[in-house]
Amino acid sequence: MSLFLVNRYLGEEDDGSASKESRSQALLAKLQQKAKEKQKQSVTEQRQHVPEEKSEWQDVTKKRKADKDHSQEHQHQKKRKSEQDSDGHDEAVEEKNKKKKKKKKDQSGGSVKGLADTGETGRDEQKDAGGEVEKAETENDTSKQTTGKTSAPTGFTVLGGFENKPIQKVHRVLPQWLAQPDVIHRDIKSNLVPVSDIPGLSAQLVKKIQSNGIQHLFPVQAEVIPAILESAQQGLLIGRGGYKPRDICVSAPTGSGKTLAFVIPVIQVLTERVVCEVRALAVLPTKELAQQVCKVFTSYTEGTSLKVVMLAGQKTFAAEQASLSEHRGGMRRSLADIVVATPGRLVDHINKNSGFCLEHLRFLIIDEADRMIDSMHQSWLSQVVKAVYRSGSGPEAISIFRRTEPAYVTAASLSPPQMPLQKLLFSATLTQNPEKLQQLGLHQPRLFSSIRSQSNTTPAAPTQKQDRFDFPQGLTEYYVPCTLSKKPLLILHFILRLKLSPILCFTNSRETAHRLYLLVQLFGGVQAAEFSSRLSPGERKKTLKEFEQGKIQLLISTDAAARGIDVNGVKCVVNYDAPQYIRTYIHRIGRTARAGKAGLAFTFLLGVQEKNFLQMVVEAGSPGIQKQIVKPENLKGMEARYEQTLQELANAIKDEKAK
Ligand SMILES: Nc1ncnc2c1ncn2[C@@H]1O[C@H](COP(=O)(O)OP(=O)(O)OP(=O)(O)O)[C@@H](O)[C@H]1O
Repeated sequence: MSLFLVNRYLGEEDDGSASKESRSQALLAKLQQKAKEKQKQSVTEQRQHVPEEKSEWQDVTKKRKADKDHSQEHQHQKKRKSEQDSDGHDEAVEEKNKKKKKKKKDQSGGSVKGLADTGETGRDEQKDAGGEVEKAETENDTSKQTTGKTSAPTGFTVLGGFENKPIQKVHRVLPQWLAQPDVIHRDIKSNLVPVSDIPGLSAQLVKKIQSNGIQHLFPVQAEVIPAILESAQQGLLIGRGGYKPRDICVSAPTGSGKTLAFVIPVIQVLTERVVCEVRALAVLPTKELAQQVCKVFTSYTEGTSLKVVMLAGQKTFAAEQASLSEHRGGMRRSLADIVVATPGRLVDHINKNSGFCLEHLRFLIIDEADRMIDSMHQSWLSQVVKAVYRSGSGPEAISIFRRTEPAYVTAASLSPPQMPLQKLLFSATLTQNPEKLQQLGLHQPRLFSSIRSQSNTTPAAPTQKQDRFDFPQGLTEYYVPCTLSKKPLLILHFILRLKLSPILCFTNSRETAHRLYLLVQLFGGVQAAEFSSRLSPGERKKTLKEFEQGKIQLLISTDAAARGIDVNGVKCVVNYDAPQYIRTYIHRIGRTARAGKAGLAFTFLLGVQEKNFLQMVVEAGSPGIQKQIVKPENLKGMEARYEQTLQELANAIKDEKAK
């Protein structure tokens, strides 16, 4: 029953269902409207063409229908009344109903009589004269029944009518910080900023950056580095003006240099520390990414006293424990300033390693933030926050190091000031869904984004069903229409004929990746490797290194390598299987065209996939995906060998299974 209808924005994932509901409502209304129109039309036609006798019958039938409606309503009222009686409802309403009932009774009395007079003959006549009318009536009745079902009273007094209004689409109204971000230039090449021009950057770090071969910073770095440095202007212990600094969210395309945007300022702030404690924690979704970020931190802390430790299960738990802290003379001593971790291993250390202390944490970096929000069910964030504010509960918590979980700001809560914990979020596909972002408990967040959102008062475009993202400038997207059986031939054609290697090729499952790998191996002439959870972490690391060194022409991977992996020199990405989600697509194709370079992305599409996939890509804000047709005659030369290879593949798979 729709006594109270609260239209609520359900986020992009739920959007579909909400619009589905309103669509079906709209469809129903449309059908009813159509039926009414048909009814009217045929009545008019009958008036014009049917002899007077028939017209009379029509009138009688119309009357009969009206009478039927009245008597239905009458029964309905009666039922409602008895329900009200038993429920002991408001007397005033009851009185009103009685009056209504009386009035209707008067009307229906006459009608019932009229109905009895019409007889069967009339009904037959009506059928002949206006089949259309009957049909329209039936449609109308059916829809009425359906409506009745959804809004049938269940013992409540229904105020107001039953008009079947379509549910209004609820437009997204973003909070100010999401709607009006600090804009980052999209074009990397024409917006480079000399390293020495970055405000607040120490001379020592400028030198370090330059010695690492970087003379200019990318737009995201030029915007975000000064912002983070500014928030720590007063040192580690308090924010600007004694207040907690604002959390920072960054949404910038793949390969735009987000890693250095947090590595550089965090290192600069931490170099001021006196005692070694864990003050920065970077959390990443996979081992490979943790390894990659750890490598960047290590290279920029070289020559300083800062220590970086990785907790990603690469080493044994005991080895990781030993690298985090040591006990001397009954005192715990931290051996890490910066920890780079995956959520699972991090939680293990919080719970099982008494030497792992997060009470001095100043920066919590959440890279691939949208993915990390999705893994929030692991409750890693709440465990980190609990570990950070652990010291605030003890009686000794009276110094500036005192930390209590942020709550209402009162004079008492601000005195003495406490060391802030600042969250730094990074992603190429950061969600704009405030409900999702809320899970992170952000403090007065500030967003840096290369996407200019619509104003917070203007509703999103009616066609916008999902978040829009920014695509790398140097990227050219293609889709290749194909059939399932031609896909392996196409990939061989890309390498052997079009010489597009090195190619990073994505499949939707590790089984497909393995089969394709075996097939390419059996076909011969291509240096191929696979990258999936079939391989051990050590093997995966080795494979990536060889791919980067150019020893592998075709790397066939699952989505294990889709996010964040930075492999230099990938010219071309091929979606052997079309990705199901736009975020997956953006991260996959973002393995090429990095750091302002050019790159190609091809997606093999089956006929049935084309429409939906192209719509998804266009709605996400793609600058344009072009059709690339590979003519069958171009594949002809390879077909015989391919057929033979397929047979060999069947045997190879049998052998594998037997083993
Ligand atoms: N200022 C710079 N000058 C030259 N190269 C840079 C600069 N900043 C970053 N790079 C290089 O650009 C590449 C991409 O950087 P990075 O991995 O940080 O991108 P990202 O934005 O994190 O991408 P993703 O969203 O895919 O994780 C890296 O190889 C990095 O070394």
